[in-house]
Amino acid sequence: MAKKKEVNKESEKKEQTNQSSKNADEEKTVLDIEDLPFVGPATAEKLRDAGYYSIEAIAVASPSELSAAAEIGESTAMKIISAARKLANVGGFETGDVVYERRKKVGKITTGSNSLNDLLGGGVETQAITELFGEFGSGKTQICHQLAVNVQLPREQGGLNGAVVVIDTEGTFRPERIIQMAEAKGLDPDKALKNIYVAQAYNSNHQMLLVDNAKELANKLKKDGINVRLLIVDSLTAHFRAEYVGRGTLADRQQKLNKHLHDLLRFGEVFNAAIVVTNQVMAKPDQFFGDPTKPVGGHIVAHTATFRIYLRKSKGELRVARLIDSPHLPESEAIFRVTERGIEDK
Ligand SMILES: Nc1ncnc2c1ncn2[C@@H]1O[C@H](COP(=O)(O)OP(=O)(O)OP(=O)(O)O)[C@@H](O)[C@H]1O
Repeated sequence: MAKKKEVNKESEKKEQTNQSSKNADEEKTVLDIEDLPFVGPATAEKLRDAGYYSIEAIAVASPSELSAAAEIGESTAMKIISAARKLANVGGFETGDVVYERRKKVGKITTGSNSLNDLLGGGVETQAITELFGEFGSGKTQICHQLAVNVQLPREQGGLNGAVVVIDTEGTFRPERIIQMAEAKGLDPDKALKNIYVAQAYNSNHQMLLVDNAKELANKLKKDGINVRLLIVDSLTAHFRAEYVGRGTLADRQQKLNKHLHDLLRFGEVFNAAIVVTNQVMAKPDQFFGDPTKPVGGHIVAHTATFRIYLRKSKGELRVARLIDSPHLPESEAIFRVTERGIEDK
């Protein structure tokens, strides 16, 4: 009798283990690069070292790039890439109606300033990258904080009822500032802080990895009915700029930055989230005409970002935002204020 009980217990335990591994499988909506054929732990490590953190990143790589990064033959690299393409469903075509359906879902987050919203065609868009670039103190981080609060507002107040992921590379995230801004908007500051998921990126590779982690987090939150509708990277370029010094490393830096931006854009499309990145300007002493400042990352960031806002300081609290090379909005300027309450109209 006692033995029978034991057997029953044993089979119960087995059942439980089966159940939990089943649950784990069900929960695994984000695949690791190890899930690809020919990618064992050693190859996976080399790929990650080279910045290939996700199946999507491998899917868009060229065989020669991947073969050099993982020290494998080009034919193996090709097999890995084609498996990644199947899993990631990239490189495939979508019919116009599918694109149209996705475009119809584009949401807009208010910046807090009507004139800045108008400049952006109504607010910061989801499924797009908005780049804020400008000099020190021009208001980039302040706008990021304000958007992290505003995205939580109901739609009728210019929000998307959403949660936020912040990738903070320079330790500039200030919960105290969120509290101030949330109170000014009539939000419960505790709840507002609980809706913001912040991670510090210690270097550029870690920063890239955090986009994958953000995907996992967003998938988990989605199951609890919480939608991440904004992802902030403040600053997009600081680590890349510090780590890749000198002309010889420029191509490598641009390649990684390109991959990073595409991962971000993909996040925006998958979760219908707005992507907001900041970029510091770099003085170019050899330039005598025009604006003597240029955003780091050059044309790579310029071509991937959908909206580029150049910010500059004006008198006191006033800031000027200029929309640069937008495909469908006129290049114009907006004036706003940074006050204790946050971003406001002049
Ligand atoms: N609590 C506050 N009340 C009023 N104004 C504030 C407050 N906090 C910050 N500011 C304004 O915002 C400015 C800082 O802007 P911000 O941190 O966004 O700069 P940034 O463009 O991100 O610069 P950096 O490149 O150094 O990160 C301050 O100089 C101040 O004018």
